[in-house]
Parts: sequence; structure tokens; C-alpha cells
Amino acid sequence: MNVNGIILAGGHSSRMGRDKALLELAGRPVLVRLIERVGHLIGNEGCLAVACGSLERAERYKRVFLEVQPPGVRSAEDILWVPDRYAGEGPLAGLHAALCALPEGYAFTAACDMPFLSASLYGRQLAAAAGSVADAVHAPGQPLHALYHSRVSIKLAELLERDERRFMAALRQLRTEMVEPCGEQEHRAFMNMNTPGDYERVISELM
Ligand SMILES: Nc1nc2c(ncn2[C@@H]2O[C@H](COP(=O)(O)OP(=O)(O)OP(=O)(O)O)[C@@H](O)[C@H]2O)c(=O)[nH]1
Repeated sequence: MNVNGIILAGGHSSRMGRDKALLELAGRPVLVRLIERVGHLIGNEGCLAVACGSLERAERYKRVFLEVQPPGVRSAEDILWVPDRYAGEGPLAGLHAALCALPEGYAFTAACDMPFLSASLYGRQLAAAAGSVADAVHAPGQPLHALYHSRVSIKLAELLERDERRFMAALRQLRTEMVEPCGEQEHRAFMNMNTPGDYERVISELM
């Protein structure tokens, strides 16, 4: 099955106090690391979108990516740097914008503040999506590191029009398949960085 990729990166990072997408992990901005990893999971057939929030941010992130341009990773021109259509409305608006920009089908959706992806969990999520009619495949209580079908964009627009911004509330309105993470490595995929303390913890995980 052909799968596209989304990285949500348009947040305010107010709890962190600086842009989470540009935090350095192992010498590289976390956004670049995720572009590489999501790109690797979805393979060359999949399209990759970075939901940047605004056009200004889209240009900044593209510049950062061009400065690093890791070898063996798709080029900046092959990535969709997408601004939100519902500006300032949170991650659901980022998902909406990216799903509207990508070709039809499932999109694996990651966040720039969740640096540890799990290939095994992704593989099981993909298996659950194959041949199913699910709009979304996710872990219990976890809306990200999940698959969303492009048809969801219509429902998301309706919700955003009604000022519903809560990810879990949106999931309750969709047909979903649940995949339980198993083992330490799969659970680690949900470790996220909201505060400077979280960032320190992620760095120590990498050592
Ligand atoms: N495209 C887009 N992404 C967003 C938006 N808000 C949050 N995100 C992304 O969604 C993920 C989760 O974000 P949160 O931690 O809920 O919010 P945040 O704004 O990044 O951080 P805080 O300001 O501390 O709440 C991160 O990857 C954010 O970059 C938005 O309005 N648009």
C-alpha cells in the first residue's frame, strides 16, 4: 500500500520557550531528523508534507533543511511545505492542511516534538489499515504516530468550522482501528518534548 507522510510542525512551542522543530538532537534539528525518518518509513513512493503553520514558517523550515540537506534524503523540492488553512487553530488544522495537500490515501502522521518513531508499530498500523475502511489507525489515547486517510480532511474542516480543535474529540467522530503498542521501543514512540525538561530527557535517551 502506498502511504504518504505528514510532520506537524506549526505549533507555538510556548512551553518549550523556543521552536521545538529546530531543537538539536545528535547535532541536527529534530525536524530534519524526522523528515529523514518518516521518509524512510513511507519509502520513495510516498509524498511527504511538513505542516508548517504559516508561509513564513514554511520558508524558514525549507531554508533550514537546505542548509543541512542530509545525504540520501529526498530533496527540499520533493517535500510539500504546507501552511495551515485554519491559521492558529492547532495540530488538527495542521493535519487538515497536509491531508488536503497530499494525494489520496493514508498518511502516516508524526509530530516534530515526538522524535522516536517505531518502525514495528508503524508496520502493525499499516497492516491494520490494509483492506480496512478505517479513517484513522492509532494507539489508544494517542492521536499521533498514526495513520489518517485523506477523506478525513472533510470531517476535519467541519470540526474546525465549529471551533472543535481537540484531537481526541475528532478521533471519536471517525471510524478508527486501534493498535496497542507493545514493548519499550514502541511505547517510546509517544515520548514527546513539550518543556526544556522533556528535551533533556530525550537527549539522555539518545546517549
Ligand atoms: N501545522 C500546525 N501544527 C501545529 C499547530 N499547533 C501545534 N502543532 C504541532 O502539533 C504538535 C503538538 O503540538 P502541541 O505540543 O500541542 O502544541 P505547541 O504549540 O507545539 O506547543 P505549546 O505552545 O507548548 O502548546 C507539534 O508537532 C506542533 O508543532 C498548528 O496550529 N499548526
